[in-house]
Amino acid sequence: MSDVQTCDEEQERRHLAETVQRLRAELESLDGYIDRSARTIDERKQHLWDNLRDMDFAEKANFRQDVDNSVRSVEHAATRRKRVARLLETPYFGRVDFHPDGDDQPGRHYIGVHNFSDPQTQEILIHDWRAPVSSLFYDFESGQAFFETPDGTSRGEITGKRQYKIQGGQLEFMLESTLNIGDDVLQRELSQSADNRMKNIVATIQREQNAVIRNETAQVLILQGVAGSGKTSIALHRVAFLLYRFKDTLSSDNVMILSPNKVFGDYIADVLPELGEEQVAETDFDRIASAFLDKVTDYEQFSEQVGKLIDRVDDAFAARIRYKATPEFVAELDQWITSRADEDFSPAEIKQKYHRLSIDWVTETFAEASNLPLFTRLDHLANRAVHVLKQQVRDRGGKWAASDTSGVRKQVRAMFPHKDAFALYKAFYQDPSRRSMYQPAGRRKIEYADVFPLIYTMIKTARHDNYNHIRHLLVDEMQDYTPVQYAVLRELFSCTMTILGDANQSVNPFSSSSLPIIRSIFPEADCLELRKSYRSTTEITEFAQNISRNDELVPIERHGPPPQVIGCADPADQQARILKLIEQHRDSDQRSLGIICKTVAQAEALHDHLTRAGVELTFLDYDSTTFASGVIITSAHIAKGLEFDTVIVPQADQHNYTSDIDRCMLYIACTRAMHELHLTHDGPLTHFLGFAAEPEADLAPARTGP
Ligand SMILES: Nc1ncnc2c1ncn2[C@@H]1O[C@H](COP(=O)(O)OP(=O)(O)OP(=O)(O)O)[C@@H](O)[C@H]1O
Repeated sequence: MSDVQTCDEEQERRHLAETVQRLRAELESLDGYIDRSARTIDERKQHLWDNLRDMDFAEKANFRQDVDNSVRSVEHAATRRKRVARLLETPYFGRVDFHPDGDDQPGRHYIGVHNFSDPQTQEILIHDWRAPVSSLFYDFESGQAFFETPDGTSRGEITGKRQYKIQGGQLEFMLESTLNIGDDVLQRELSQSADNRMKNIVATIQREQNAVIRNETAQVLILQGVAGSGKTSIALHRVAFLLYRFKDTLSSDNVMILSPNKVFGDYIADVLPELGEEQVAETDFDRIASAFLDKVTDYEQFSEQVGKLIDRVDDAFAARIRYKATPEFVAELDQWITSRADEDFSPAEIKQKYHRLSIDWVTETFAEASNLPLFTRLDHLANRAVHVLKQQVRDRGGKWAASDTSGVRKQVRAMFPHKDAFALYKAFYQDPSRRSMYQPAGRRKIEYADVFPLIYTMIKTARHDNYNHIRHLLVDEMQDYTPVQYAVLRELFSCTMTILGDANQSVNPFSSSSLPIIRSIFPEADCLELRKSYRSTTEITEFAQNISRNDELVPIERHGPPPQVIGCADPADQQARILKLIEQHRDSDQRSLGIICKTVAQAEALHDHLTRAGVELTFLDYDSTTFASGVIITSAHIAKGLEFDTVIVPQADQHNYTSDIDRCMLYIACTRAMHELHLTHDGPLTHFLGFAAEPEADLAPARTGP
């Protein structure tokens, strides 16, 4: 190390020590304030309680207001305390020296997860990574640069840039990063073993990722990214950015994540709190379906549909799914629903208690509410009719009973042949050209492919509560949703959206949406792509590329052992090999191991066997709600979005992995591995791994590939 570097490092250590000291002082001051305020609040509450009887209304109200203000101020201090405590652990991770044009000298800007200013001087000691000036750190190397401020663009020159690894307030290392932004630190981060949950990547966000995070203008932002490109991480950082940037109008209560399942929701749950933001609400399509359909009909779950397709592809079943998975289907259904009012409504005279409302009155009243959804419109007609007739009866001294109201309602409903949205939806298939496209899944049970078309029909024909309070919606795994699901989202959420996914990772080839389809649904959207894959070693990425090639993908250069394809003599041998791999993993430095089977049933059977053999592991199925650390066994579908240090893919044989959907599952399973990948099989190896096979040795003890 040169003298200059040593001297620099000493300076940096001193700077860090000073910063830590100031943070500690602030923490103590906040602790003192919180304690004192809490005592005062208690005393005031006691005083209020003791003197309640002697106080008049205004005094009580003033007193309560005072207490409320103090409570709010303590809450504010507690939030600040949390942030300062977080900064004490790692005050900053980067520094950028920027010399604005026209200034005498450059300013040094340290960048961390939060802002921190000296309470006395108000000097900014640490800039939040989302602050405008911090974009210099992510977007530029040395030389000319600029950033946007509320007063316009600030131009100048970056004269230096550094990255730090600080843990427990101690400097572990620092790097000049003027030339190769983040490469060293990024490599170190990526080669670490996985904690049990997703972590923040704020110190190593890459330029193309930063463009996604900081896009402020898109109403809808579609992010297509290859497996492991950081889509989910970036989308969560984007939410944190938007919460910071629009803090006056957007709070965590106004943001919702639509995630593929509950385990995934739990897996990502730490990221926003780590970034100093509150957790945001989460939902998934199952919950939306349940809210609409639980009182209407039984229905298949998405997992059941995927399960059926994995077991055996029935052509008629696949044709029904395909038909309902196109934008044309949504247009056809929409058009059909819209024309029902004109084609199926037959106005008739309404009679009750010797009073009548003419056909003309009915026609006019129905027409005047043409902006309402169909069933709401019929209700409007019935309400108006009840109102007018009741008035007439009462004017003549008569009495109006509840049975009269229901009599009128019945007559109005009789003017329209479909009793509710479900009946209407089924009527859509009475057209001979569509008859074969509707098939109940059982007695009063509909197929999954009908779930969202039915919900769409319900939304289009009657008023429903929607998510008006949500101002930003994040949709993950976009490729797994059909156009009609997007149509439902459009009706329910009138807010900005970030939609992300990977067309290569669909779990259902019959109903997945390609990027052009999603783009056609959101023509106003900004579309961005992430092509660099960060998760896996180069060897694992290349192996997965051979299963399902994506020419867009650029692997990051990080090396590890080649994936291992292990041929076994029989099922017992295969189980013994898997046990051995688990043992090997236990003795290694790695933390997480995912055993990823093709189906939940296969995972369950292997789980039972491994548990009997004394292995401690967690089985995740569709009902699981929490992600666990250590060894996990699950299916490829559930493992979507998750990652593990090591992955074992059992039963990689030709019998198990044959169809297109199987290829998707195998691809998803392999791309979950960060550092090591092992595949086991007895019987002939699946042809999807043909590139890794050695011709003569199907039952050979162990092979490596590719
Ligand atoms: N800039 C970065 N710095 C450090 N790690 C990164 C960066 N970008 C991505 N990663 C890491 O790459 C891995 C994959 O990220 P993430 O799960 O967000 O990707 P994804 O595109 O959603 O993956 P998939 O679609 O395959 O589930 C994570 O371990 C993440 O921390």
